[in-house]
Amino acid sequence: MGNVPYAVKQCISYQHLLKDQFWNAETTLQEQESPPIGLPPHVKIVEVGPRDGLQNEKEFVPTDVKIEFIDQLSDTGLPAIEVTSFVSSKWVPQLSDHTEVMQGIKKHPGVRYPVLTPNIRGFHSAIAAGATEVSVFGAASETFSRMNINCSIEESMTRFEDIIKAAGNLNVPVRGYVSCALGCPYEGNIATSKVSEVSKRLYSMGCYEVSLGDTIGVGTPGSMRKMLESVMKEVPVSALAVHCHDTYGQALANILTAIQMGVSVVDCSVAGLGGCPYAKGATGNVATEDVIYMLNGLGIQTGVNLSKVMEVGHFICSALDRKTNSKVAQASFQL
Ligand SMILES: CC(C)(COP(=O)([O-])OP(=O)([O-])OC[C@H]1O[C@@H](n2cnc3c(N)ncnc32)[C@H](O)[C@@H]1OP(=O)([O-])[O-])[C@@H](O)C(=O)NCCC(=O)NCCSC(=O)C[C@@](C)(O)CC(=O)[O-]
Repeated sequence: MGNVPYAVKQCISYQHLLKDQFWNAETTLQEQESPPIGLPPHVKIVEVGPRDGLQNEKEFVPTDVKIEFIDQLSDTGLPAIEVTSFVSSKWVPQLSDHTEVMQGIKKHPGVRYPVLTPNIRGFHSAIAAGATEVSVFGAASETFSRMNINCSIEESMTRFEDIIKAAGNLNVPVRGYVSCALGCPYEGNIATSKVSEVSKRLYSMGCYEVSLGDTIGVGTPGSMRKMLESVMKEVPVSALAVHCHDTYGQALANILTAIQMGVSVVDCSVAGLGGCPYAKGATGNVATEDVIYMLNGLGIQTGVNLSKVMEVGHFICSALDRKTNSKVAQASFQL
C-alpha cells in the first residue's frame, strides 16, 4: 500500500512522457525525419466516424450531437470527414437527419466532407443539402450488394454511372467503395478477381479513389496482400484506399501491409465506432487514434493532431455512453 502513491506518481509522469513524446507527430518526426524506405511519407486519413461510426447505433443520436461531433473533428487537422448518407431512412433510420447535419456543420476550408449516395435520388438530395463530394458504395459480393442496396452488382454499376455523370456535370468528385474486399458475411471468401473487377469498373467510370472495404474485419496481412496485388494490376495504387473493420483484431496489421505496398489513404473511425447494419456481427472500423499513433511512430505525416482526436473520441463516447474501442485512448485515459 505504501508504494501506491509513488506508483501513481510514476504513472502520471509516464502519461506526460507519452503526451510529449508519442502523441505528438512533430516530436516523433523530428527524431525520425523520414519514414523507412518503401513507406509513403504522407498518409491521408479519411474519418468515417460520423457516417460509418454512427449508422448502426440503435438509439437515435441527436442531430446537434452529430453536428458538434463533426465540428470538433474539423478542428483536428483531418483532411476528409464522411458526414452522413443520403440513403432511405427506412433502411438506415439513424442517418435520417442527413440534410440537417449537412446544413448544420461548419465547413472548414481544406477539409472535404463526402457523403454516401446509393442512387441518383440520393445524389440530388445531397447536392441540394450542400454536399460538394459524394461516395458511391458497391460490393464485390452479389449477396451483400442485394442485402445492402437491394440490387445486383450490375444494377448498382448502372446507378453509379448515372451519379458519376451527374456529378461530372457539377464538378463534384466521386469516391467509390468496394465492400467485402476480404470476405462477405453471406458468401464467405470472395475471389480477388471479383474485387479487382469491381474496383476497375468504379475507377474507369470516374471515381477518383476506390476504397477497399474489409466490411466484416476478417482479413489478415496475407489476404490483404493477395487482394491488393490483384487490384493494383487494374487500378493505380495512388487511387486506392483501405477501409478496415477490426472485428478480428487484424486492422492495424492489414493497414501496415497496405501502406508497405504503397497505399497512402486510410479510412478510420474515431474511438473505433461503427459497424454495417447489413453485416451482422461486424464491429467498428479501426480507431483513428490507433492509426495515427502507428503512423506517427513510423514517421509518416498525416497532419492530424492525435491529442485533439482523442478529445473528440472522449466527447462522442460520453455522448453515446460508450467505452472507446481505441487502445491508444484506453491507455491514455486509464488514470
Ligand atoms: C439504395 C436503397 C435506397 C434502395 O432501396 P429500395 O427499397 O430498393 O429502393 P426503392 O427505390 O424501392 O425505394 C424504397 C423507399 O426508399 C426511398 N428512397 C430510395 N432512394 C432513396 C434515397 N436515396 N434517399 C431517401 N429515400 C430513398 C423511396 O422513395 C422509397 O420510399 P417509400 O416510397 O417506400 O416511402 C436502399 O437499399 C438503401 O437506402 N440502402 C442503404 C444501405 C446503407 O446505407 N448501408 C450502409 C452503408 S454501406 C457500408 O456501411 C459499407 C461501407 C461503405 O462502409 C464499406 C465497408 O465497410 O465495406
